Amino acid sequence: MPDMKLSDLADGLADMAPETAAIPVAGMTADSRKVEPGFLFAALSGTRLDGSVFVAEARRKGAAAVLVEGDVHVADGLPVLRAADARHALAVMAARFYQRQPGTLVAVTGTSGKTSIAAFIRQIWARCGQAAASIGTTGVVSPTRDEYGTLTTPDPVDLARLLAELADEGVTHAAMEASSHGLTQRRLDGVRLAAGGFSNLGRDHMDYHPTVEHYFRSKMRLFDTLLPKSAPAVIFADDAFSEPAARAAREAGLTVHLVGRGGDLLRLKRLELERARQIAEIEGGGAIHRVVLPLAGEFQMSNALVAAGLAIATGTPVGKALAALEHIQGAPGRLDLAGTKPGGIPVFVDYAHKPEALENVLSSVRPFTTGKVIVVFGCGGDRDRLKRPIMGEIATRLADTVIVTDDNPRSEHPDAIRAEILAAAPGAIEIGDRRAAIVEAVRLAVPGDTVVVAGKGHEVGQTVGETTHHFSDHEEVARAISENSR
Ligand SMILES: CC(=O)N[C@H]1[C@@H](OP(=O)(O)OP(=O)(O)OC[C@H]2O[C@@H](n3ccc(=O)[nH]c3=O)[C@H](O)[C@@H]2O)O[C@H](CO)[C@@H](O)[C@@H]1O[C@H](C)C(=O)N[C@@H](C)C(=O)N[C@H](CCC(=O)O)C(=O)O
Ligand SMILES: Nc1ncnc2c1ncn2[C@@H]1O[C@H](COP(=O)(O)OP(=O)(O)OP(=O)(O)O)[C@@H](O)[C@H]1O
Ligand SMILES: N[C@H](CCC[C@H](N)C(=O)O)C(=O)O
Ligand SMILES: [Mg+2]
Repeated sequence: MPDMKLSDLADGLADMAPETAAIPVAGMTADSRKVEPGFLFAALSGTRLDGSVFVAEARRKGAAAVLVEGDVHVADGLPVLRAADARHALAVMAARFYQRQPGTLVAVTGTSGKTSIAAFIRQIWARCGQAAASIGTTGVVSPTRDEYGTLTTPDPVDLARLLAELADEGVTHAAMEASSHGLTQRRLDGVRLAAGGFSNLGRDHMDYHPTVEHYFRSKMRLFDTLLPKSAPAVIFADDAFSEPAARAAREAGLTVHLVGRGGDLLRLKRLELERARQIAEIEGGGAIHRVVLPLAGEFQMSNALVAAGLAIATGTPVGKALAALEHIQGAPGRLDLAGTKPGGIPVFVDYAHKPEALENVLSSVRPFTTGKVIVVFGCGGDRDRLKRPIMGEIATRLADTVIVTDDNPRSEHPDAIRAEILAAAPGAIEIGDRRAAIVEAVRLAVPGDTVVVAGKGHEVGQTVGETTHHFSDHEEVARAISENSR
């Protein structure tokens, strides 16, 4: 990467002295631990720390300049760039620095369904012959990559670098998840988006957002700030927040397309649910299409419609997009059939770690369960505490047997997390050890029953305190089934 001057990168974003403008930059980061010689260090004020205390460290490591917000004082003699919105400036500068991005980029937001929708759009494009990628909670998938990720929406510098790498690898189409953290923290501000999608809004991240309104407005940054005027916004039509989302998109001058039972671009006319697939009649492009979606759960049809809508809105013919749905694979750990106990008893692994998702997954398995629905779940530590009793109540109402266990306790005491769930889950069984809880759920299940292990989905670690040890619900389900088959 040839060095670029600060004046090229920061034009219109930050104020600086003329001698600072001429400084060449070798890279940039908001983390002093990642500074290399010639880097721009962005000293950002975060949720836990103030980045300006790391300026001295950045300087020692050879930083060429520092980016700050407003009139933040910098004592360490490094050339300074001052931006009104430093996170926005960093994201746009990173995009200018790395330059290339796949030509057709879409982002999807909403409380639930983002990972599934991004994975589905990638698969639709790929089936239509495009070199396609998806970026999100489960990582990065492209024709040449399948990399596990950590954040749903990566840090803006990592994201800009990744998009350039994908473009260099020949990826022309990419779908990414826009989390509310990502949108609030401006992680996507440098991404050149062609279209945006919205799935639904429920309760999530109430430890981060002060109100539901703040959470919703953060999501709407995708529509009112990031997408160019008249770009398509594909909105799921049947959610309580569909109308406010459509209004926000229209007010932002976007072209709104609705999908779902109340859709206009794609209208779901009829749906027949089976255990492992669903058969839909969908009106779109002036015709009725019969589509067999090879996934369980009506919510997956909702996700499939948003995905197909985004593919159509960015140029895929309606018939081809809908035909591609017949070959879709679910994202890992989303109502994922992890095993079948002898007697035909399905055991699903699902990523429901928030109220609406749990409600949704438990309702989804009920139609094909003639016996009991058995659910194993917990709640993560250091996250919204108020969702715990809400999820306890939902599990008790919608499942017949509830086993409350540990998720990722992080810095909290796991007994205390379980107690907060159990307060609203009378009759639930408490088994802290997640492995033992899964074994017990599988042991209890008899033909006609369905087991759902919720909350960790694709995750392959369990974080207790500061330590993350290997733990996979898929592996534990397989082990429990084999133990129970002996
Ligand atoms: C709460 C949150 O979102 N935090 C993210 C945020 O950190 P922050 O700005 O608040 O950081 P901070 O710890 O207060 O530190 C302030 C600044 O000092 C810098 N610093 C810190 C230490 C040091 O030694 N040197 C240094 O320079 C930090 O890099 C930061 O710029 O910005 C960082 C860089 O982008 C992220 O890594 C970090 O994600 C943390 C690890 C995290 O867990 N985030 C989760 C909650 C998250 O973002 N989740 C969403 C949604 C998930 C979903 O629903 O799917 C996601 O998109 O993944
Ligand atoms: N459209 C939907 N409506 C309601 N619940 C859904 C929907 N799609 C998925 N879910 C539930 O939410 C869980 C997570 O789905 P997915 O990973 O696709 O969403 P996400 O928005 O990326 O979530 P996260 O923010 O946790 O990464 C699923 O396992 C399922 O329980
Ligand atoms: N991106 C989400 C994932 C939560 C997954 C769940 N297993 C938990 O640990 O709470 C978060 O970090 O809040
Ligand atoms: Mg996700």
